[in-house]
Amino acid sequence: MSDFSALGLSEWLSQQCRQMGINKPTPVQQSCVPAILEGRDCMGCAKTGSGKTAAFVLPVLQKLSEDPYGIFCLVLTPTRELAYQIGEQFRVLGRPLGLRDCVVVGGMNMVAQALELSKKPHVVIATPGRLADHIRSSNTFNMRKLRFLVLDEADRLLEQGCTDFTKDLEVILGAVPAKRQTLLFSATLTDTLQELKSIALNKPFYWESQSEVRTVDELDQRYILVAEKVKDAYLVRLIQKFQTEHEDWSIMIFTSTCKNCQILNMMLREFSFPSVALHSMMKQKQRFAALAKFKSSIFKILIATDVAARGLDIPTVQVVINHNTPGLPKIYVHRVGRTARAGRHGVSITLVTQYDIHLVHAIEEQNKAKLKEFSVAESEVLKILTQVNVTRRECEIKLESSDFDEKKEINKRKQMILEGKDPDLEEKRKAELEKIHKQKRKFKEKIQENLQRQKDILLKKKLLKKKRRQQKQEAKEKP
Ligand SMILES: Nc1ncnc2c1ncn2[C@@H]1O[C@H](COP(=O)(O)OP(=O)(O)OP(=O)(O)O)[C@@H](O)[C@H]1O
Repeated sequence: MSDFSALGLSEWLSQQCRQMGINKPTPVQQSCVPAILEGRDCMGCAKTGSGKTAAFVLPVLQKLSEDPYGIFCLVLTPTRELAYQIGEQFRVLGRPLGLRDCVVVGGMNMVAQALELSKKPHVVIATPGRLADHIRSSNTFNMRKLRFLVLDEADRLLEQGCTDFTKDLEVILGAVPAKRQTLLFSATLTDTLQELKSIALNKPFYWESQSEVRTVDELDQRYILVAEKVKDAYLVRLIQKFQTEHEDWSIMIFTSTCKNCQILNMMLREFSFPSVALHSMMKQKQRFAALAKFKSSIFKILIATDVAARGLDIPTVQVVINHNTPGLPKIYVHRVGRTARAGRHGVSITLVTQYDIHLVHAIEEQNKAKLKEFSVAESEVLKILTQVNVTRRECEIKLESSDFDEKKEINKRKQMILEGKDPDLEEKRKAELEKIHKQKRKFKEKIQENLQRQKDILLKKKLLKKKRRQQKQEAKEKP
């Protein structure tokens, strides 16, 4: 009996795993697969790249093969690229079943998706926003017989970050049966444990990797302390270094905003580096194309915002560079987790300015792992500094003269319309709110000024009293 069969999976599934080069279950699979097969809800918290996807795909396929119907399983995930990746994993492992899956994400044709949904696919993999739109606007499909609900990157789905999924999740949870198996997975579940327990109600089986350290041992975690104005020169130097020192190299660079992502990509291309960008201001087709080019190693550098920080499995990535220090330790864990996956080695290098040192301390403290300094010859950086900074400025000017900011504004307005809001009214409301905040700030400042003035007066009075007392004392003591 193979290791996978010993977990309770059929021989055909073990065979599929072997064909994928997966021979031995990882600890998260070893623990969670039997619990899920027993019918229990499950929460799995295991490090990045440890095989969490197969830990839910395999038992779902096993149960589906015993009683196949659609829609059997719904997987929710925070990003579109991740939805397609999970869909692929289901398709490969579920091939002998003739599995029919449907990926439902924003930025793609809604009518085609509605048609696919109406054909009752076995598994639906979706981002919450688009699926909730389908539920609100269509009666051509239902999930009333759903057996499995999976939340991949569950903590992200529940937190109220820049994309807030809570309203969409409410709609989705209202459309699936209460009697179901719920499976929640992430590398960073612990912070949102209580909220997650309200979704997986039936005394879920909880599994967490034993180690206190949140990152994998195979990851060499480094930092470089840099001044903001030399950051880009260090980035260019680092890439030059990897390009000359390694034959087969592949780098992911993370940055904080779409605009910076775009500028960095333009700049690196000016230096003839094979780079592509991935951020949420790009059209979905461009996003897929960029990722495909990077995955197939046609382009060796992917510059991305946090839209690519979670879940993406690209085994060739050897280096992750954080162009900005992540503000939250868990975002750091997911970003650096794009390398050193499934037992491979990898390096992460975080560019840290003097203003970010406290963030590094928080990262080290929470993730229980120390970052070591990465040494780069400063003289080499200085040689290219002017050229890099001039190139960046040129790229900034080029971008400013394009319609990038305008597009951003249009996207924002589109989003508001989709959320049923009037963009003009919202703008007015925002301006009014800003006015109120300003008045409040002024009022607060005035109160503080008054308080300070009163304090000063009291202090002065005290000092005066003291002085008088001293004078009286001195007068008494005089012969
Ligand atoms: N038992 C196994 N043995 C070897 N490789 C495996 C095994 N299970 C999965 N893998 C491979 O490990 C890689 C990482 O798996 P996966 O993407 O599921 O990680 P993850 O735990 O979901 O990571 P993240 O937290 O970053 O999303 C994939 O390429 C997958 O094919």
